[in-house]
This record gives sequence, C-alpha cells and structure tokens, in this order.
Amino acid sequence: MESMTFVLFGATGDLAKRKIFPALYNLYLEGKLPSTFSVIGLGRRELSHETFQSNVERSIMEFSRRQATPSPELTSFLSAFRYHPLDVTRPEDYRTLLQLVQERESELGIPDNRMFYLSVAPDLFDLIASNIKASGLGSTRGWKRLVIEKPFGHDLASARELNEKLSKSFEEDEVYRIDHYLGKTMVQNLETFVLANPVIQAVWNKEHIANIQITASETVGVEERAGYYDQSGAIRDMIQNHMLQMLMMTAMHQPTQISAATIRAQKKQIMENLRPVPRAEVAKNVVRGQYAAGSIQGKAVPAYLDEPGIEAASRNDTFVAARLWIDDEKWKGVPFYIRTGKRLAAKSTRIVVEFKNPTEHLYAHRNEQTSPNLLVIEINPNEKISFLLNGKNVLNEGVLDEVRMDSQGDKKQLPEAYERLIYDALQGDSTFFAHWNEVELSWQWVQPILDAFAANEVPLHTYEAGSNGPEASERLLKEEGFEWLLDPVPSKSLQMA
Ligand SMILES: NC(=O)C1=CN([C@@H]2O[C@H](COP(=O)(O)OP(=O)(O)OC[C@H]3O[C@@H](n4cnc5c(N)ncnc54)[C@H](OP(=O)(O)O)[C@@H]3O)[C@@H](O)[C@H]2O)C=CC1
Ligand SMILES: O=C1O[C@H](COP(=O)(O)O)[C@@H](O)[C@H](O)[C@H]1O
Repeated sequence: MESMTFVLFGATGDLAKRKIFPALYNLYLEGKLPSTFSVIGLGRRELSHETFQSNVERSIMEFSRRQATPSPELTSFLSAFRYHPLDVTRPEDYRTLLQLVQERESELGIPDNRMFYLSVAPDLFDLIASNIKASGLGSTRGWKRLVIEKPFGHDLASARELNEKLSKSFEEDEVYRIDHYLGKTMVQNLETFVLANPVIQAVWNKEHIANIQITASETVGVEERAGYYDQSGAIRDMIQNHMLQMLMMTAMHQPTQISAATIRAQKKQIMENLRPVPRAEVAKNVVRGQYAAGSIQGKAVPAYLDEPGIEAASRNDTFVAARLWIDDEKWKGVPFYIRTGKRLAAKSTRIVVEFKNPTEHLYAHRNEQTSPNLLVIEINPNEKISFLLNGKNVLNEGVLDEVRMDSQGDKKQLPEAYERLIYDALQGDSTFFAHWNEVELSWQWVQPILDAFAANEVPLHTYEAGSNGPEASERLLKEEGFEWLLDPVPSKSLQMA
C-alpha cells in the first residue's frame, strides 16, 4: 500500500475516540497500513502533539477490539500522530495545516497522497472541502480522497446541494461516503453468499421467495443525541441509509463479474426499480411509531418525550416499518418488509428470507404440515447464516421438525466495520461506500415519506419500550398473508452443521 497522510478533522471527537483510532491501530497491527504513514489530528482546542498521542493511546486502551498494553509497537504507531489546532471556518488555519502536512511528508520521505477524513458535524462538510481546495491541500501529485460520515443531507434537496458543493473540490471517485452497515461482516458477505453461490442464485427470485424481511431493532433509546435524533427520526437515521443499503445488497442481480463498478451498477438498478410510494399512499405502506415508557431487560426506561433534550410535543418517529416492491423481472410480486426502531425488545439486525412452500400438504395424511424454508442472515450482534429446513425427528416417532443448519464465525477475530472501511478507502476500493447515485435515489424514495410525516398524514403510534413496536406494523404483512419472523431460529432444533 502506498504511503500517505491521514488528515483527521474532528480528531478530538467521540467517533475518532471510539472507532477511528482503534480501527487504525488494529490495521497497523495486521500490517494493513503502509510501512510509513503520517496522521494529523485536527480540532479547535489547543493540544500538544504529546497530549494528542496520549489521548489516542487512551482511546485504543479503552476501545480497541485487541487488548492494547504499552509496547514498542504501540509507541511506534503513536509516533506517526501529530496534532494541529484548526477552526474549519478560518482559511488561514488550512495554510498552516498545509505546512505541517508537507513538513511531515518530507521528514518521512513519503509522497503527497492525502486522505481527508471528516469526522465532524455534516454542516461543515462543504466548507471543509472548499477550504481544502482553496488552501492547496488538495493539489497533490499523488491521490487525494475525502471520507465523510453520515448523514449526507437532511432531505433530497439538501443532499443534492451538498453533493453539488463537494463536487467542486472532489471528483465522485474521490469521495468515500461511509455507511458503517456496509462495513459489517455479514452485509459484505451478502455479495459473495448471494452472488457467488449457484445454489443460492438458483432460488434467489420471485419463483422461490415468498417475502424478505429486513430488521434492525435496537434496545437503546435516543442516548446523548437528542439534538440530532429529534430532527432526524428513524426514517433519516436508519431507513434512508442503512436499511436501503441492506435492501440493495440483498436484492441486487448477479453482474458478469464482481467489481466496485458492477456492484454499484446493480445496486443503482435496484433503486431505480424500487416502486415509489406516492405521498397519498404512504399511510398504507409505512407505519411509524414513538416509544412510550416501558422496561428493557427488567430496567424501567422513560418515554421518548421524557428523554432529556426532546421537545415536549415532538412527533418524531423512533420506529418505522415499510412494505416495498421492486418492479423488475426477478422480484415482481415479492414484498420486502423493512423495520427499524429504538427501545425494542432485542438488539437484532437480520435479514430473513421466507421461501415459498409448495410441499406444505405433502404430509397432510398424517395431519402434519411442512414449514416454509427460511434463510436467516444474522448481522448483529450475532454474525451467522442459518437455514431452517424440514426434517424428521427420529426421537419423536419421526414427526416433522425444523432442522437448522448454521455457520458461525469467531466474532473476536473479525475486524470492525470501521477497520474494513478505512482499509478499503486507503486502497482506493469504493465497493462498500455509498455512491452518490444510491444516496440520491434513496432520498428520492424517502422524500414523500418525509413529506407525509411532516404533514401528519400518517398516524404516529406509540409503543411500549421493550415491545416489538406498534401492532399496526403487523398489518403491512397480514395483507399478503405473512407475519414478522422476529425470532425464527428455534433453539431446540436439531443442528446439522
Ligand atoms: N459518534 C458516533 O458514534 C457517530 C458519529 N457519526 C458522525 O460522525 C461525525 C462526528 O461525530 P462525533 O465524533 O460524534 O462528534 P463530536 O461532537 O464528538 O466531535 C465533533 C468534532 O468536531 C470538531 N469541531 C467542531 N467544530 C469545529 C470547528 N469549527 N473547527 C474544527 N473542528 C471542529 C470538534 O473539535 P473541537 O471541539 O476540538 O473543536 C470535535 O473533534 C458526525 O458527522 C456524526 O454524525 C456517525 C455515526 C456514529
Ligand atoms: O448509524 C446509526 O447506527 C446505530 C446502530 O448501529 P449498529 O451498528 O449498532 O446496528 C444507531 O444506533 C444510530 O442511531 C444510527 O445513527
């Protein structure tokens, strides 16, 4: 990998501490950083290089997935870090930053490959990008890349405006939009599991699949992010990005070969064929909810409206479920259901594929009925794939029973999403970053829902914290004769592998 400078805006912030420094450290231990590299941390506060290095060390001690203890390796890793106080609104601060970046490049004898990572509030993205250009930081003979966090815009118009502004300083292929769900092991695995297995490909279509359910449920509430979340809700926080990205990864068609460009083209096609939900039909296809007080794992928790920092009369959504249709030849007639919410019964991100069941009545003469085959892709907190099949329970007079075949990785050994994504960005591999096309099409799909929510055209159901969300979300599936498969992996079933 080519040597480079990693310029981190927001190096004194929460994300840097919890995710970015630990990710860089683990990449370093695995030999996945260039042999020589420079990291320049930025923030408004005044810090010496030494204090910054100690802060980085503390964050690694606390948050790294590999236990870190003082060692020559850690010392050598930290020696690459420098700090520069910078206010992103002051153009002169970028000029002094450029001097430091160049000094380090010549000290280390490395080319001017520069990665600008914006771990700051999104309203600063365009200003920073234009200052990078104006100051000359972006005029490199090597490569330059811009990594940005979500959210990318607040609605379709603001996302387009932001993209327009960024494109004045960076080309689309230089922009890496992080969606951390695309860094998750099982989401990345979808590409190979679905596209590279002929057995799966053969049944990955409307002939064999009855419905697909994508869930990201959380037990946490709004936490410390009331200011942001009360303006965003589940629709912007999860549906527009993570949930639609998981939908694209699940539904994309097999390209002739796998590359960033072909995967992106397939994902874009899914979004183009995703049936729009006109504003007048939002209430029929989308259910929104807000949590009331309740209890999570035996602990009483307050209602959303009683959380610190939330407006007393807020009509913000903390739960959204929706029914989607992809109008192409592969998926015509197959409903996709998505569902996400805070303060639900379990932390669980999963994709459940329910297959059609033409063998249902095969054992009718014995008053038995087969169950539909299910494929369960667990993404978080477990990472595994299970197949639920019909089997014969030889210990119980051969009656039909569910048989589970599953795979399980050793979670501790797996890199974190941020490790994967930073590594990919350093290599210039944009497969698992959100392309502007995908972001724009996602906002386009979501916009009528935002409008209908804002105009209160969709009922806001309350649900008890610790429940499975509003009962109204059952209706979405009942209309096609299905139900949510919330915990479809039976613990008692026979394990075959
Ligand atoms: N934290 C998380 O878990 C997640 C965060 N994100 C996104 O990551 C980004 C960063 O979030 P997070 O770390 O939580 O935010 P924090 O509020 O913890 O950190 C903000 C950072 O921005 C810096 N900053 C703010 N204003 C300026 C300025 N005018 N000039 C220079 N630096 C400035 C602060 O430095 P200083 O105070 O020293 O000026 C600080 O380092 C956001 O886009 C957020 O949406 C996305 C997913 C998860
Ligand atoms: O991006 C976000 O994701 C988290 C959930 O992420 P996970 O990796 O724990 O599934 C969510 O809590 C947060 O509100 C949202 O901004």
